[in-house]
Amino acid sequence: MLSLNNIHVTFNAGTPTEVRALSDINLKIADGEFVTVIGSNGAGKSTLLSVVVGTVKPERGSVHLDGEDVTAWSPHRRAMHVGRVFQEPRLGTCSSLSIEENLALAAARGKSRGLKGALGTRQNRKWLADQVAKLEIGLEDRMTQPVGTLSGGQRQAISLLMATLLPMKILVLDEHTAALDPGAAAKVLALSTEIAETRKLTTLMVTHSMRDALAVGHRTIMMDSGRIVLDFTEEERAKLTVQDLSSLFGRAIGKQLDDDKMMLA
Ligand SMILES: Nc1ncnc2c1ncn2[C@@H]1O[C@H](COP(=O)(O)OP(=O)(O)OP(=O)(O)O)[C@@H](O)[C@H]1O
Repeated sequence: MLSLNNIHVTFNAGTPTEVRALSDINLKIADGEFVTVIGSNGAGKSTLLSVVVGTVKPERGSVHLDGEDVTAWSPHRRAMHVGRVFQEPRLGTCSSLSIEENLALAAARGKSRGLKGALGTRQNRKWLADQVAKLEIGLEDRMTQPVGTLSGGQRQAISLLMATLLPMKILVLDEHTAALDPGAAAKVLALSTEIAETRKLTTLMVTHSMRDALAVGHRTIMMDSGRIVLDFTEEERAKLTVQDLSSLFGRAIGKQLDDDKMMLA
């Protein structure tokens, strides 16, 4: 169980540029549950993910993982349990390194051995190629090719594999298909749900697509101005259309949603 309790985050506190990014966030996510997160621009969605990953420390509140208080854990320590994929494929991978070198770095996470150690044996290399083969996008025969030469979708699939390569519990997807063309986005989204399901990962996925927010995973939360304003179970959201979701969101925040991208995506 991932549990966020009474989380408050303010950026630039006490300065003229102070921003309250999260206010009193309480969220419990069961093991293996896949939650989609949608909301207005600047609602605090990415900040919420950063609190889970540990790159943003809340000024108040706590984060618990399986009952253990991990609030003070560094992002490095949390990385043994939490994997994140960003919107921008370049952020998750190193362009000048090959596919297998990128994966070896992910495999070496938290261990003292370096890149050479992780790639060390033929057996290790074979294991990495086997993991790539499971993506079924034909990259297992191109393991020594620099990642910078791959398409955005291929690169994001490698980022996804890197984030989930080692045993871990929580997958955090931050609009990870937004920079891809529609075909690649659909493929990466399908891979994400498949990995989350087979590995029984607790997953948080931020999206700007209401359609994806309703169709993917098990539960949908909507955020506005640093708060969770709506939270739908699988059963509840099964009855909702994109139009319903937009109306309910408008009612909850007291104004009409003006983000056409969210409605149409
Ligand atoms: N490092 C930071 N320093 C100062 N302000 C920040 C920082 N990160 C986020 N903010 C502000 O906090 C608020 C929440 O930002 P956040 O990125 O979490 O929203 P979001 O819902 O992910 O937005 P979007 O959908 O536009 O990406 C915004 O007002 C943003 O400008």
